[in-house]
Amino acid sequence: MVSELFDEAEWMSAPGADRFTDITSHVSKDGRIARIAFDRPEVRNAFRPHTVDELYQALDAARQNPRIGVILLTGNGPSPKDGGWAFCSGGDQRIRGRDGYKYSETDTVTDPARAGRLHILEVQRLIRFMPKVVIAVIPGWAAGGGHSLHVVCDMSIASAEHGRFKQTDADVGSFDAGYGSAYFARQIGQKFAREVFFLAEEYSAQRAYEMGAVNRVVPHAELEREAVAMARTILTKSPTAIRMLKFAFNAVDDGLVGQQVFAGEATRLAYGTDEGIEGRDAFLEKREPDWAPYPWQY
Ligand SMILES: CC(C)(COP(=O)(O)OP(=O)(O)OC[C@H]1O[C@@H](n2cnc3c(N)ncnc32)[C@H](O)[C@@H]1OP(=O)(O)O)[C@@H](O)C(=O)NCCC(=O)NCCSC(=O)CCC(=O)c1ccccc1C(=O)O
Repeated sequence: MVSELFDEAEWMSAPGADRFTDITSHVSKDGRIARIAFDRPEVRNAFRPHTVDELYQALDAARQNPRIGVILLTGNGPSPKDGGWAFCSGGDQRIRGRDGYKYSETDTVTDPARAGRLHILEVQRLIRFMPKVVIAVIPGWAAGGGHSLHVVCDMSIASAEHGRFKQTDADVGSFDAGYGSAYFARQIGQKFAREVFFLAEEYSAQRAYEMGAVNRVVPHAELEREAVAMARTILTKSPTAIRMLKFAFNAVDDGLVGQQVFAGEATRLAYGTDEGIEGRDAFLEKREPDWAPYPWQY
């Protein structure tokens, strides 16, 4: 069993997913939606460097699959130890070293540059800059770096019964000073965001909804079905419109990188116009471009 909420009828294994140990990766049978899940329920889906490597690979494969428009990021469960549910509880504290997280307690790492890792931030950027919608599907705890991951996802849907949130970074001497905190404050406001980080108190899915931190709270048994329904609604929209909207929402908070990402997509659209093609053809044909058919629109 992948997870108690996993619907066998909906999903097939993603290409190459059988090599993963810390996550599962599936594609909907029509090939349009990806479901990527943390698969360490016995530690509330905490991630170690190996988990992050796999997560990056699975997300990047979904990014590069032209049929996929929406990615569901979730956590498998429940825990075989105590029945607890989790989306993700952040970095695995058992293998945290002075320079980051270690590949394994017994690893003799030969490349010191690879010894300590904080590359969950690379996953955050992949989610942020991917031209597709990523939905955090939260069946239980979202804590520490797991809380940050849901923050960076485009939308979040949480289990009414088991969805629980806690930003423990400051309890364990960590701080996501980027999207996890500063962007979170953009989402829910400075006072609430500071409360979540400074007090590090548990809060419910309903409270998260009231603060504007999650989009929907649904009965636990319905969680993945509702998430798939949201994905299917998004898939009825224009891929270009969704892509441009995502990057427009991002741009205001992402500085020149946000502008660059948006501008890249604008350039792609310009290349598709007759006017853009005239520029290319004129160069290749060693002649002056004829812009006459293209007015200075206002
Ligand atoms: C999540 C809890 C609140 C759940 O509490 P509860 O339901 O009572 O369950 P427990 O009994 O505590 O846990 C069950 C079992 O799981 C183990 N476990 C849980 N979380 C972790 C973890 N993160 N690492 C290792 N092990 C974990 C727990 O020990 C139990 O094991 P047993 O053997 O059965 O006893 C609660 O579990 C909790 O508070 N967990 C810790 C949350 C946490 O502090 N996470 C780390 C925050 S720091 C971080 O994530 C940094 C990540 C990062 O790389 C980063 C770095 C720099 C900038 C940004 C980031 C970023 O945030 O992304």
